[in-house]
Amino acid sequence: MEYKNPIGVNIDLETGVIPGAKKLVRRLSSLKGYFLDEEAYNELLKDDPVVYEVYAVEQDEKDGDLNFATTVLYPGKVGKEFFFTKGHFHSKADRAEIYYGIKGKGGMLLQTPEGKAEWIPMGPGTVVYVPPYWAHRTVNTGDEPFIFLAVYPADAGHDYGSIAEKGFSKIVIEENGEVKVVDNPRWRE
Ligand SMILES: O=P(O)(O)OC[C@H]1O[C@H](O)[C@H](O)[C@@H](O)[C@@H]1O
Ligand SMILES: [Fe+2]
Repeated sequence: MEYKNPIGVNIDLETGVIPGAKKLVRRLSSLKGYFLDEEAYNELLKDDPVVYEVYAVEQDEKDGDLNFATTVLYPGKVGKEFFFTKGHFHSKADRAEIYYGIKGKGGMLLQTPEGKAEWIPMGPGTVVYVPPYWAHRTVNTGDEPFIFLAVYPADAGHDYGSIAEKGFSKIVIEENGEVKVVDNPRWRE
């Protein structure tokens, strides 16, 4: 039997960086079609800001193993809609996930394959259990980076397809200075 070596790393709680992790950068241009307000999207695209960064420590896609990753989701809006991560189902749809809030303010949109959505507010110390079969997207509703850790089965995979096409049935917007979770006018099943 060959054993893997254990890993111990310190997350920088101010920046979200995991030393030695694989870094992924998602700019606004990689989120084409995701936001409702196309005019606001195209205007902001001139600067193509970084919307989020992911620092991932991933294993081979084996049953029973675990990955972990931090996400640094920057503050910002496209029109009224707060910056968010793409959001995904797991390719192995029955794989669950745990999120842990580190810094900043935001929340998670979750959704069943039938389109039933839930919103869970998140801040430092919040644990969110993402049950099997639920799609999940995080949203930054604050004015500083929203940083969190996620732990997920190594064989879960990312299925972006249906969210990229249809989005979530709810959107998270700012209206009269308040955070509101409202029906997505473009949602259709
Ligand atoms: O993959 P996205 O929906 O864009 O979300 C960004 C990332 O958020 C978390 O870090 C998850 O653990 C990652 O699996 C995911 O890739
Ligand atoms: Fe996930």
